[in-house]
Amino acid sequence: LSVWSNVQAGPPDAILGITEAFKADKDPRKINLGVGAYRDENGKPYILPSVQKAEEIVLASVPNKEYLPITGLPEFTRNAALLAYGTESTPLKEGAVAVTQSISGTGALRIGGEFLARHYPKSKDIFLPAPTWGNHIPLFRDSGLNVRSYRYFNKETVGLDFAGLKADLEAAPEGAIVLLHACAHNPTGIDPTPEQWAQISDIVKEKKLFPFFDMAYQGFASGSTTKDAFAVRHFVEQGHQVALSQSFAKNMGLYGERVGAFSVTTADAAEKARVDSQLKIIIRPMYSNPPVNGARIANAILSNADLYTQWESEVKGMADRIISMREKLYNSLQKELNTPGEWGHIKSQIGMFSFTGLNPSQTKALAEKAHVYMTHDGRISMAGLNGGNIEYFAQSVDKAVR
Ligand SMILES: Cc1ncc(COP(=O)(O)O)c(CN[C@](O)(C(=O)O)[C@@H](O)C(=O)O)c1O
Repeated sequence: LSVWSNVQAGPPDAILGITEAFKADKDPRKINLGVGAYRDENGKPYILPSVQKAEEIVLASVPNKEYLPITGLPEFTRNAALLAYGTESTPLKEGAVAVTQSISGTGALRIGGEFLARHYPKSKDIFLPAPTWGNHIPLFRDSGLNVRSYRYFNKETVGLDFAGLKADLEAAPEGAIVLLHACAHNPTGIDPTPEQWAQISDIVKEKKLFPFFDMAYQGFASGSTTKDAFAVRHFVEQGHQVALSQSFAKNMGLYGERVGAFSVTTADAAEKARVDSQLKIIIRPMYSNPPVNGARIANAILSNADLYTQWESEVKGMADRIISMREKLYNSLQKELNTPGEWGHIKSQIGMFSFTGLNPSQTKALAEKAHVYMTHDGRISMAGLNGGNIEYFAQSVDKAVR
């Protein structure tokens, strides 16, 4: 009898499993709207020209292959924190932000979960928005935190359930951790307005909650890295101590290079040094030190003014293409096809995804009959749409809802 005879077959990942099903489909009309990965107007993966140039610069320097420090490439982590917190950030100026490189956003969230589970004194409860990125749930549970949720999405209005959000945060136990999507909420594409963020900040302060920001789309949501960092910077200006996970998968297209950072704001440089030492104690037995190539590429962009400017315009280009797809899809459904239902949310939502409101039986029919793949909860990656497939997609949705 094999030692593994008791191993059960687990379910495919709710998001990455969609891509597997898409790959297995041989129909030429197939469309993959599952994984949140940018595609250009021809449906192809996109290597940002600024990233290509940065990679050439890195290669030209013939860098060695030595280990990085446990917390990664120091100039990368310094520049990643600057991108997120901004040049005016007080804790940053005081050298009080502890930052470590991570295995992209997922790795940053996991380091954060482990760090909070060991060192955050007030609670083991982490409140996630309902719905949230599916991977948040097992990730924080595996970190040793108690996963709970706060209302976020209103099905009726297909909008933010702000009253429910406030009520749940006000009812949360004092000192609980609250995970906040900094911009481009996944899967709903619905973000609080600046005024709503200000109210959330007040509740977090009043209830002494601990804000943990997940910023996986900075620059990719609105096209402006400054605008997309508003919530993080507002909370820091309001005096909150925050934790932050950053991903460069989408905004630099560095998906498979796994480039990210985790940071916390501390009281001062001495406390930051103690936090750094505990981050290293978590990371060393986890993966020892991070991959070097992606961090060098990201840093080549963040540390070179011309390349940074070029990169920002390319991120805006990606954001703009997605926004134009939102307009086109809305017009096809609402005006040309007159598809039953309300579709305004496709235009008002922001970032990579649109939460269509299609139910699981409709998403199943779309996959089986129309070869259109999206997550069971009706989330579509807008980046998977382009001039060549958007009409077919709209017609397929129209059929599915009639
Ligand atoms: C809110 C959020 N946070 C963190 C991550 C982690 O990203 P990475 O580890 O690659 O930096 C994602 C990616 N989520 C997806 O875009 C998605 O929801 O399709 C996809 O990349 C994924 O891994 O699921 C995300 O949407």
